[in-house]
Amino acid sequence: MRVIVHGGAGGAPDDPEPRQAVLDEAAARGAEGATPLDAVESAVGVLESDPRFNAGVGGAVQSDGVVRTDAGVMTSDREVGAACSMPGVEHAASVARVVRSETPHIFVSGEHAVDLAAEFGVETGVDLLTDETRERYEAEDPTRGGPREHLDWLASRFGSGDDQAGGESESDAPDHDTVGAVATDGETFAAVTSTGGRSFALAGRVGDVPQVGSGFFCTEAGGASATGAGEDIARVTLSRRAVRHLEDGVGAQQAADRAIDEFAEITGSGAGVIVLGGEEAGSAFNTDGMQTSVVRGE
Ligand SMILES: NC(=O)C[C@H](N)C(=O)O
Repeated sequence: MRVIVHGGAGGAPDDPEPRQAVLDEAAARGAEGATPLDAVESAVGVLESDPRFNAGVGGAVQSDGVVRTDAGVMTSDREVGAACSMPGVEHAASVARVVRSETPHIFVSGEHAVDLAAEFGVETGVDLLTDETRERYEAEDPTRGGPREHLDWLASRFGSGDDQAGGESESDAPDHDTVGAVATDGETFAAVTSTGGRSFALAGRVGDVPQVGSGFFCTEAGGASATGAGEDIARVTLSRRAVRHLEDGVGAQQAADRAIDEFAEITGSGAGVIVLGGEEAGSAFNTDGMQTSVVRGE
């Protein structure tokens, strides 16, 4: 199994070494998977459980103080599953897999996705807030009002300008650290992305991550997982773009580079993407950092 994982595009992390160790562990765990789908689910599962990353525990807090998780998964037979807006669900990627494998649908949201998770044995009711995310939210003097008050409150807080979105923000809450993985056994591929979204987004906001073609995409040519300013990633369907380059016959590194160049040119925003093709793995980002790990197994 060959596996590439990422730990999100954004500002350069304060603690790159321990983060890299977790990414390496995730890629190694993925490489033990029996299928590419098992590989990406278990690789991302390691990262969802680590509070350093913005997925599962430690995910970004929305304007009402709740962490809601999103994920999407796709295999090279074009089977897709996605789940979003799930409070208390650490392993969003596993719920996306349930949607893909156990339902006739491709996308399930909110309380119904949480119910589906519980029905299929994915743990729910997990406290996804860490002391750090709780304190950071409380320090922002959160509003208790309705959507209009929330919009006023988040106007100066959503989107950390130095991280990725290019906007001015008074907040230094990280928007990065979304996680993703792509794997192949040499014949088929799977791609997955999992996130808590972006800090201080409007309650109920869903970004690119669970949207097929934006946060993730996979065909027989290979797969991609994206990270960064989700609104902008969705505008250009970044993962679909990267896989299109693979389909056109370019290598994975060039496919990643081209997709990020196009993304930057169109949006002026920040993102990263990992790509796995038939021959190689590639990654590109236009933010200050994006950590990856690659295992080239049998
Ligand atoms: N850090 C990220 O990658 C955030 C994610 N793309 C989102 O917008 O939800």
